Amino acid sequence: MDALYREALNTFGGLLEEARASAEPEPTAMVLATADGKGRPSARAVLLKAWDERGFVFYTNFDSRKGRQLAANPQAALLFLWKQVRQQVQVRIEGTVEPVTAAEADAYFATRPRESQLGAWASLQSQPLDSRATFEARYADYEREFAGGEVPRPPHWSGFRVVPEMIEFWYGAPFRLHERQVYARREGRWAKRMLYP
Ligand SMILES: Cc1cc2nc3c(=O)[nH]c(=O)nc-3n(C[C@H](O)[C@H](O)[C@H](O)COP(=O)(O)O)c2cc1C
Ligand SMILES: Cc1ncc(COP(=O)(O)O)c(CN)c1O
Repeated sequence: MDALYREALNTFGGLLEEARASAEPEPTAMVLATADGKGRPSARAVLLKAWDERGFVFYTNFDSRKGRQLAANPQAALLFLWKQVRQQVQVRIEGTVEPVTAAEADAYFATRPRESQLGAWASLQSQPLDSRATFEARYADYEREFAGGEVPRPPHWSGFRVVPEMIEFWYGAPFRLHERQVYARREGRWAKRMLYP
């Protein structure tokens, strides 16, 4: 693996550990930005569930707004804002998106609490919902359907892996004299440079 990419991943891993050890309430929470086929952006929080040299993985409903956007336009940006680490740290990751394999999604789904597994069946994520009772009735239906057995992974629920082309580490400093270290891949090679804050 490219030495600079390895350095960026090591830096990310170190900062994530610092965030876990800090008072940060949701160290793995990240903002995911996507855009539709016309380039109109949208953003929402998701949780980082796996990461390694292949990229950064989150799980979701593929029929959701983000799922449809990523099907039409498989590019994404991720943002971690760790306010409790050092003097605030922001990590920005941009790249292309690919679905994880069915085997990887199955393995992760199997580790989820049963209630979350049933929720993945019950939620028609991002579709209009007329009442809370409708959602609760759907949940109860799936509880009955899968009673006494394992809950299989819904076909519309899986993971996306963001394959990074850019990783920026932003370190807060007094008087807005922050530090920005950017790693970017161009024509297969990683380069590192600083940006003015
Ligand atoms: C801290 C936090 C973590 C979240 N994690 C996830 C997640 O991992 N997957 C997911 O589908 N939605 C997650 N959500 C809900 C999303 O923010 C969002 O409401 C939902 O996925 C629908 O987004 P969409 O309509 O743009 O597809 C999370 C919300 C918060 C506040
Ligand atoms: C709809 C949805 N899916 C997935 C997640 C990921 O979190 P968890 O793995 O803890 O369920 C969240 C977190 N709030 C969520 O709201």
